[in-house]
Amino acid sequence: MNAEFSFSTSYGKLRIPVYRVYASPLRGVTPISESQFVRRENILFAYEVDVEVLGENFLPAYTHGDNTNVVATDSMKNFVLRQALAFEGSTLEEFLHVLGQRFLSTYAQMERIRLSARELAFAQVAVPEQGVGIFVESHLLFRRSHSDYAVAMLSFERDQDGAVVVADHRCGHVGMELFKVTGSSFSHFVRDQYTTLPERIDRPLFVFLDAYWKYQDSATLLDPEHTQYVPAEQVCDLLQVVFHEFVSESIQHLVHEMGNRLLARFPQLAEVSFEAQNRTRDQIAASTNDERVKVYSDPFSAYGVIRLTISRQG
Ligand SMILES: O=c1[nH]c(=O)c2[nH]c(=O)[nH]c2[nH]1
Repeated sequence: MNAEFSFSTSYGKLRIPVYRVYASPLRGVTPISESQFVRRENILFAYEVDVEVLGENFLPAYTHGDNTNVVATDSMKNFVLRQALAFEGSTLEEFLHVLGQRFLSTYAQMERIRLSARELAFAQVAVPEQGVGIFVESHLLFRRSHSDYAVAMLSFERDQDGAVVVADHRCGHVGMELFKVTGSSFSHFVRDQYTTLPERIDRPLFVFLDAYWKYQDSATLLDPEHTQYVPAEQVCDLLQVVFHEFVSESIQHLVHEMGNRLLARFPQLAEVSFEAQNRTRDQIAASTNDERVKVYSDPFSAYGVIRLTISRQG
């Protein structure tokens, strides 16, 4: 090997689609006042999983074409799908935990592994209950939704005794697109020769929002009782309630309030973070009869981005 260079490698399989039907329902979560969510049926448990294997043991494959230690990424895909059939848990993070534990205990040459996944979101279709005239959620038919979805990442390594441990984790919900028609402002910002943006005491605030959270202890995240599990549905509902209630001075102000409310509601979380895109539309016309009635259209295609991470001290 060339002594002048150091190497860092990873390899794996991305976007392994997993459609498991009749997984265990998620029960036992603690209700919160901002959300109606209390359980997830998991009749269709659908996710797309990324496997990334890290460590030095695969270097000979790069430097000498020596594949003796290489687990084919095709085998990784099969491994994930087989584990999906055997999976007895009910959350995405539990699924990634089982996968991480099993990968590292099956393949000694894997030093570390990072597993990420995205929800393939499906909603239960509303169908009329026979003869009653009220609608209920179908337990058979699901409609694919291409809007916001849950994500998770868990990484694993071995401790001194060789036991597989969770090294890092991050949960999230991404792709929310929220439009608040009134009750947001952006004013008193720097005005100089580059400023064309008018002061807005009331603007129609349209944000694309990604939210992420970490637990103080990954054991809480993975506790099979789920009493301290933070479902992405509750996080979304809470964020929506904050957006609905809070009259913000900016997106910075809004995400700060969202972060504070999340950390207050869920003491089991250590950190929350946001990426918000400003997609506010330009006002084109306003009614002279009713001051609430206005027309907006697309703005200049560039958009502002606001990021925030809030961590508990100590
Ligand atoms: O909420 C906002 N924050 C900004 O920093 C900003 N900058 C801008 O042009 N519009 C907005 N809106």
